[in-house]
Amino acid sequence: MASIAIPTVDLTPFTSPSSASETQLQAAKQLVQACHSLGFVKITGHGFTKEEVDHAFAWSNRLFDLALEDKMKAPHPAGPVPHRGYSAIGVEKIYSREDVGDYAGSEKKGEEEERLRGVRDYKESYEIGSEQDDQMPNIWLPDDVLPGFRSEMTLLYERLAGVGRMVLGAIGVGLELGPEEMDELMKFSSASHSQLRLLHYPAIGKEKLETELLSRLPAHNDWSAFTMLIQDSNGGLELRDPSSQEFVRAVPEEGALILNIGDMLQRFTNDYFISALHRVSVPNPDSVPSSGIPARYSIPFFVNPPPSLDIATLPRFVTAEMPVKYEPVRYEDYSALVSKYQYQYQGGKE
Ligand SMILES: O=C(O)CCC(=O)C(=O)O
Ligand SMILES: [Fe+2]
Repeated sequence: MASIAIPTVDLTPFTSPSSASETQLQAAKQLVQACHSLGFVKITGHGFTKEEVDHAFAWSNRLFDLALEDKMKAPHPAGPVPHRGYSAIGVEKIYSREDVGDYAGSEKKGEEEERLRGVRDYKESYEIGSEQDDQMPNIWLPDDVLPGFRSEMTLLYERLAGVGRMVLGAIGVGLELGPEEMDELMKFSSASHSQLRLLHYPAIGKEKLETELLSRLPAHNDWSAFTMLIQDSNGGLELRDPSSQEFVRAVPEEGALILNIGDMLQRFTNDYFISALHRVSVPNPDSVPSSGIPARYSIPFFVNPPPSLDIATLPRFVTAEMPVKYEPVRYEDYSALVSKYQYQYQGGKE
């Protein structure tokens, strides 16, 4: 599989106080260009330090190292809502909207699901929202199970929400929005409705790879405004290159956060920005050394609008050549519709 040079954009002009607006504009335009051509970009100069990355992964390790019965003291409820708490291995659906989309409503849909049912989800995750989100309150472990986890995750959420606002502002600068348009754009980053996700894809031995059908994360689009991903050095994330339609590797780069555009900014910009399809795949066993594949840890932060926001396309992106493609949609309606593709439903009901 090919690797693609995902552009790296240095946002230092937005994080160091003395930067001239000229240098800000230059960096912001590079950012916008990458969101336009690929929907994926690596950002550096974001201010989230290596120490902070290591600290976040250390907490993620502590969490996933707990015994299953302890992790199950903060269970993600069956079904996609609320999107909070711990999901054990095997809980998420292994097919995505992309897999069944073409067959929705037809008999083929059943067949396709049946085929995919032989595949087993092989990851665990923990979802965290804002402590200020009354609609979707957090589900925490009892404090004695992992003392400090709640306060550390709350700090991490707030820290990444701040980075997200800075990045969104930079996108607005790069698009050269006027003040009112900038206000509209900034609504896409709600301090209390974004989401932090800790992910652990366990190591897989070669024999297991040869004998079982396992899935890490099926191809999907994020339904955020955009997502910022902290990933370890083991790799595994792939995105579909919009020009070749081939999946290509997003090779990890130390210090860089991966930013990918979600459906909300794609709609806002009338497809000027691309919500890129991405996945974490399991390699063909023949290409894997006898030691198998190592564990992967990643931490996506989904920058989301508030649930009540009507997501409408900004008029500047609608022209005679590019008529409006999307009807306005309330964010909570959209996310409810797409998130149902994510979880297995208990008791066979759907
Ligand atoms: O683990 C990764 O690298 C990707 C995570 C992701 O795409 C998601 O959680 O939406
Ligand atoms: Fe994603």
